[in-house]
Parts: sequence; structure tokens; C-alpha cells
Amino acid sequence: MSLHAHKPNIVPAIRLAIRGEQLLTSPRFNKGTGFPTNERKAFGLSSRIPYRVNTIDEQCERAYGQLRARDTPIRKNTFLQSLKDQNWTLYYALLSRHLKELVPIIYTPTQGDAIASYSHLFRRSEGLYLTFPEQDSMEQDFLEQTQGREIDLFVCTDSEAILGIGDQGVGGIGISTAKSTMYTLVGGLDPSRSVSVVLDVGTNNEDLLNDPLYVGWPFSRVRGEEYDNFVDKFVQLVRKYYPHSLLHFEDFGVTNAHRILDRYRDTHAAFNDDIQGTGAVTLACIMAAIGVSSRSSVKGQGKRLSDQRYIILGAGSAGMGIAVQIRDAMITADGVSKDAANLRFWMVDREGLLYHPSFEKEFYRPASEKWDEIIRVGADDASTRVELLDTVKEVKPTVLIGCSTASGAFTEEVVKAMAEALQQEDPGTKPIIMPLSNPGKLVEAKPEDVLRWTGGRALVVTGSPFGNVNMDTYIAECNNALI
Ligand SMILES: NC(=O)c1ccc[n+]([C@@H]2O[C@H](COP(=O)([O-])OP(=O)(O)OC[C@H]3O[C@@H](n4cnc5c(N)ncnc54)[C@H](O)[C@@H]3O)[C@@H](O)[C@H]2O)c1
Ligand SMILES: O=C(O)C[C@H](O)C(=O)O
Ligand SMILES: [Mn+2]
Repeated sequence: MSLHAHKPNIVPAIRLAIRGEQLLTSPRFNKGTGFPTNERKAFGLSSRIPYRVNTIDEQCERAYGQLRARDTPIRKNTFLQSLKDQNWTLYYALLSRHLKELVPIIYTPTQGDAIASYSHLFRRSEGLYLTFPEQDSMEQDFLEQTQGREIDLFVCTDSEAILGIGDQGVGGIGISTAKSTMYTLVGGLDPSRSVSVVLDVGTNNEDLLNDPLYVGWPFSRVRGEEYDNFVDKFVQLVRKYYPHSLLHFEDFGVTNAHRILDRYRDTHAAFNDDIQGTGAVTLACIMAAIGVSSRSSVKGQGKRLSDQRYIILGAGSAGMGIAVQIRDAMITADGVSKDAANLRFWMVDREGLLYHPSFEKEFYRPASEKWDEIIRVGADDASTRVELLDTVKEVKPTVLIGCSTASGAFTEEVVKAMAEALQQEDPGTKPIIMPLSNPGKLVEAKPEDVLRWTGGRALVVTGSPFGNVNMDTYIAECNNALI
């Protein structure tokens, strides 16, 4: 992860209309003990801050000490959220200095826990909350927070599929704010130029609906035309007032994600992170792994994207986005036809391998293949599905990707079947195994297990940070935030 130095807000203080208490409680402009003496005098702060002026390093040292005194990731997360509510300059300076340690605290995986407990951890709100029953005043509410601002980015969720932890109702605002923070931290975007949005259209999460402390709109999710109109109302406001902004969609449910992206992508700079961001970062990862990059240490394996056989477990937003991105790269980089490229994928979802004897659908295996013959018979003797394990044995994939939320689905048997088949084909081949489901507890296999089952041969890539398994085995991270 490379860091572009975060540029603090350098609005000349003299132009600020706010001073005194108001300045100290504005996280964008507050500099705490960092205010120099002349600014303290000019803005009525001298008596409001203790005497000594601290450098940003001193402030970071103090804040880091306070952070370290919190003993669990979630307590660190709430501490950092409070700091963000108080002083952006210090917040981003601290994160920049401890990037590797703190990104997992303010982003995946800990932010997932913070989102799940949103209504209980709630102290101060951050972001733009647009709620279904208040849609008549949506324009006014939108302008309340955006008018007069220069805005480059809207990060928007409807919270239906947060990471792999499902419907989190209004708490999903926490994924929008976390992604916005990453744009600043890694991409250098001025945080005052982004808006984090939650479209609160209700929730089907019974625990939230039954929780008296739940702070969102406590009704079932709005669906159909009413839902589409509500989303459209928001998008049209973005288009009307900020036609040049980027509209980033995050963690929409699988039935809406593609549809909404397709609806707006030709008329606005719209981006779905789970589909496109994941597709792009996974492609980059695979290119590195198979040695399209000249630095590769992978031996004996066909080096082109189109030489690989890909099994993807989970054909949702991420899985389909990954398949499309790799397929398109094969067409561009390797010059293969679309049909030939599509045939390099085997998608496995809840109903097993996606194939159909009678109709054609993109990324479904074609009717000419006799998959029916290896269908497993279920306990009730009814034919069920072509299992992942059988697909692996049949296909001998060189790349196995998980974005299914099915924790542990890459079993020892699956991983060994893949590794052994590849070893027989070419002893130099390293299986590329990518359990990408977040947060960490939902990974399809733990890196240390994959390495143990493959005698250390696998190249392992995860979506959440796992740390190295031992001194010389690096577990790469493939998270769409890197895009
Ligand atoms: N590493 C990353 O950058 C990244 C990016 C996006 C998503 N993800 C992760 O991928 C997972 C899926 O995200 P999504 O946005 O695609 O969700 P999604 O709901 O759109 O898709 C999940 C898919 O998995 C399928 N599935 C569920 N249980 C399954 C099982 N037992 N076996 C096979 N398939 C099963 C579902 O039917 C669905 O098609 C989440 O855990 C998410 O955190 C990771
Ligand atoms: O948020 C992340 O960490 C990656 C991805 O967008 C996800 O939904 O898991
Ligand atoms: Mn996501």
C-alpha cells in the first residue's frame, strides 16, 4: 500500500468565519494544541487551549499512546472515530504514520464489527442519511449538507450486503465513511470533498428490527418501483448539483448492484466497488501471480491469463465482476475471442456449478458438457448439484477464487485435490488460491491451512489482512480499496 502524503486543509485561517468554541468543535479546522500562537490570538482560542504549542509529531505521539491503551480492535476503532469527530488533521496524520496497523482498525475487518454494533456504539453521526419516508424533503436535506461545497465523491450504500455480514440497516453508513476515508488515506482526496451516504430503505435484519436501540427506520426493506424511484431521486440530485463527481456504490444487494450500475453508468461517472473495484484488484493480483509480470517466480505455468482455468465460488457482485474483468483482459491482452475467454471460467454458487443443459447464459457452462453425469445425489436421493469438490477434480483449476461468504468452503479435500492435480500436470505449478470473502472470519480457507495442505506451494491471497504465516511466506492482500 503506497501512501500519498495527505495534504492538510490549508484554507487560510483568516478567511474562516468561525472562531472560538465553534472552531474547536469543527473537526475540519480544529488543530487542537497545534494552533500556533498568532492563530490562537486571531480566533479567540488563547484561553481555550493550554499554553504549549505541539508539533504534529507530538500530537501523534500523544494520540498513539491513548490508542495503544485501548485493548481491543473495536475499542481502538471507537477511539479513532472520536478522534475523527474532533480533529481531521490529527486523525489522518496518525493513520498515515501507522497505516498497516490502523487500516484494519478503521476499515475491514474491524469496521465490520463497528457496523454490526452501530446503534449501540452510536455517539455522533457522520454522513448523509436519506430515509425512505422522508423522501419529499430529499432535495432540501441533500442541499443542507452539500450546498456551497466542492464535492468530488459520493460513496453510497443501501446496506443490504455489507461485506459478507449481510443487511445492516442504517449502520451501513459505516462502510461509506470507511471507503471515503480510504480515498483520503491512500488516494490523497481532501476529505471535505467527499460525502458518505446511506440510503435507509429499511432493513430485513430481524435483530435490528427487534432492537429498541436501533437508530434507523425500523421497517422492512422497500422493494420494486418504490425502491428504484428512491434511489433514482438521489442519483438525480447528484447529477444535478455535482455532475462531475464520482458516484461510488458500495455493498448493495446482489439483485440491485448490477442493475443500478447498468442504469447509470452511461450517464454519470458511476462505479460499483464490489463489481468493478474487486474485478480490477483481482485481475491485478492474478497478473502478478501468474507471471504476466516479469518479476514472477511462478514456474512452469502458462503465463497468459487465458492459459489459466478459473473456478470462482460465489457468483454474486464480486464473483461476476471478477469474471468479467479477467475475461475482458484476456480478450485485450491475449487476443482470444469472447466465447473462448468465457470458457476459462467455472462459476460455483449455492446451487453448485452453474451450467444449464438447455439455455445459454454468460459464464454458465455450455449445454454440450455433460455435467449432469457427475451430479451428487443428496441425502434424500434427489439429485442436487455439482459440488465444488467435483468441479475442482474435473477442471483442475490453476486459480481458485472465493467470494461466497461461505466460511471454510475451501476444505482440505478441495485444496489438496487442486494442488495434487496441478502437481501431476506440472510439478512446478503453484496453485493460486484466493479466499477473498470479508471480514476475516468468513474466509473460504485460512492461509495457514492452505499452506499446510499444499506443503507451502500455494500462492495465497486474501481479502482481509492476515499477516504472514511464517518468516518467508507472504500472504498477499487483494482488497478493492487498493483500486
Ligand atoms: N476482497 C475484496 O476486495 C472483496 C470485494 C467484494 C466482496 N468481497 C467479499 O466477497 C463476499 C461476497 O460479496 P458480494 O458483494 O459478491 O456478495 P453477493 O451477495 O453479491 O454475492 C455472494 C454470492 O455468494 C453466493 N453464496 C452464498 N453462500 C454460498 C455457498 N455456501 N456456496 C457458494 N456460493 C454461495 C450467493 O448466492 C451469492 O451469489 C463477501 O464476503 C465480501 O466481503 C471481497
Ligand atoms: O470492504 C471491503 O473490505 C472489501 C469489499 O468491498 C467487501 O465488500 O468486502
Ligand atoms: Mn464492499
